[in-house]
Amino acid sequence: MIPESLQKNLNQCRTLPTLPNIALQVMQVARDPEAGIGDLIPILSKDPALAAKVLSTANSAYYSRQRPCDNLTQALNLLGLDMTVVLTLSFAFANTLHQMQSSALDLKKFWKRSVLSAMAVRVLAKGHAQADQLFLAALMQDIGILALHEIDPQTYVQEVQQAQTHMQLVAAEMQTYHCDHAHIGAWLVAAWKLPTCYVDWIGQSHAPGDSLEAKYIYLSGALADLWVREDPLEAMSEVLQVAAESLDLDAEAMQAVIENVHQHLPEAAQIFGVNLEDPIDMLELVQSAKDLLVERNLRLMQQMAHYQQELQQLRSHHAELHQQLQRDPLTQVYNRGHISQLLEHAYQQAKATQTPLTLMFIDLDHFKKINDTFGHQTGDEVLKITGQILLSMVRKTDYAGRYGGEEFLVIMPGSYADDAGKLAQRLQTAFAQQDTRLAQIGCTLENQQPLKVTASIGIATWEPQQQHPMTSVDVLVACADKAMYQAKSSGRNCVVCYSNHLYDTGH
Ligand SMILES: Nc1nc2c(ncn2[C@@H]2O[C@H](COP(=O)(O)OP(=O)(O)OP(=O)(O)O)[C@@H](O)[C@H]2O)c(=O)[nH]1
Repeated sequence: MIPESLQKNLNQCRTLPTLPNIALQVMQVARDPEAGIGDLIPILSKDPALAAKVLSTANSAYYSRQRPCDNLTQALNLLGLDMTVVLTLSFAFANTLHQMQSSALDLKKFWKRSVLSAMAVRVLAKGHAQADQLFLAALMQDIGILALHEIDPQTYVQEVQQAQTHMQLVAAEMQTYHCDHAHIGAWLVAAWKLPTCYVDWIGQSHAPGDSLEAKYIYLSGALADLWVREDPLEAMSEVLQVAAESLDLDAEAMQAVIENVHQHLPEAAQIFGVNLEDPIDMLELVQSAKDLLVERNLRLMQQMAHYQQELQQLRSHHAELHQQLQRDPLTQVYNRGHISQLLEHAYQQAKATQTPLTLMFIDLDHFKKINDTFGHQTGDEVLKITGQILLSMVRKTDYAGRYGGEEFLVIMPGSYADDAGKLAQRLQTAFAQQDTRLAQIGCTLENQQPLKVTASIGIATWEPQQQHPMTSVDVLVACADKAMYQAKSSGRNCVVCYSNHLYDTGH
């Protein structure tokens, strides 16, 4: 997780924050399964300042009860072993911080965020079996900032100065060091030999994943930022968002958490020696942030609707383009590329399902003459009408396409030549009836007779157990083509089936 070169610097740095001796002794007691509260008393008694802090914590509103504790034994019994260890380490950690000096890092702000995070996690994780340990983890969650500052002060201070928010700082760290202060903090508490829960929670505090405890730590930091950041409204809307997304806590629940933290500010300030005044009216801030979120959601919904509309337009445009790619622009039937693909597919399907496949090859007669007599535009008009006739007459399961200039194909999956022959005759009738439409655009012969459009049609069928099987699509096309040529040489305007059975249309 931590790059090797950075790891080396950390190992060699002699000025990293350390835990004082007393904290190490307390940790030793905590690790001993036989040890009890009684073993802590002689250790704490050696440090009167620490003992006084533990006593005043036991007497604080957090632990308020009828009679105040007058001595350490009572206090420790009230707090319990875990919390006493946590408090001792917290105060030891505070001492470590107070002894550190930095002209560039705002240590007061750092400590304020730590204490507020710890206070916040205490409310958030109330009732959690490891609530005490979470308190200490929240307090120490940013310790990696101090470590990074120790090993690379100049660059790091620049990063800190440029970042407006905690997560911006994390992003800048990732860019510069390929890890963030949560990873460094986890490494440091592991070096202090603190239990692995601290290593895990602190390490994941910026990307909690599924860890509920890491989510508490992450949210506690965001909550602490309400008192630390210069844009509290923005910070509040981030808190509400993080709370909803990670812990499913709504604005009302967060309002209660903030109120609770707010209530305990004076005594936490006293115990941890830090100024914790409310910079602004926090409760009013929650309301404003809720309004802001509603407004944002509305804007987001509008944006979504807009994107949805754009997506719809893009989809239909795409479908249109797709159609255009498949269609012949003049006749609107499938173009050669696509009809060839469809034919290949239909041929494979026919073979796979052992069902017949019939192909019709249509070639308009004397088309050159139409062009020469009436001009290309009229020729185009005839092709257009031919396309319309094909599209209106072939079944939905059949496909019509333009194979060349005045050549068309109709693919008829599942049909035998007989069915195709009937369709071919109907098509010829329809082609011949083009004359009225052509007369409307002035296409009449010199003797004022209407121009008759006819076609020669060849039909070939692939079918299972054929005597001479058509072994490929190309063979099938060649057979239909051959039949069509036979129709041409038989005088045009007729249909020929490849099996040589001729459908005479009585031209
Ligand atoms: N107007 C127009 N003419 C085209 C188009 N594509 C091909 N042609 C013409 O179609 C004509 C086809 O002529 P031929 O191959 O000799 O066939 P035909 O005149 O129909 O004679 P038969 O097939 O023997 O009945 C040529 O003159 C081509 O220029 C097109 O898109 N529009």
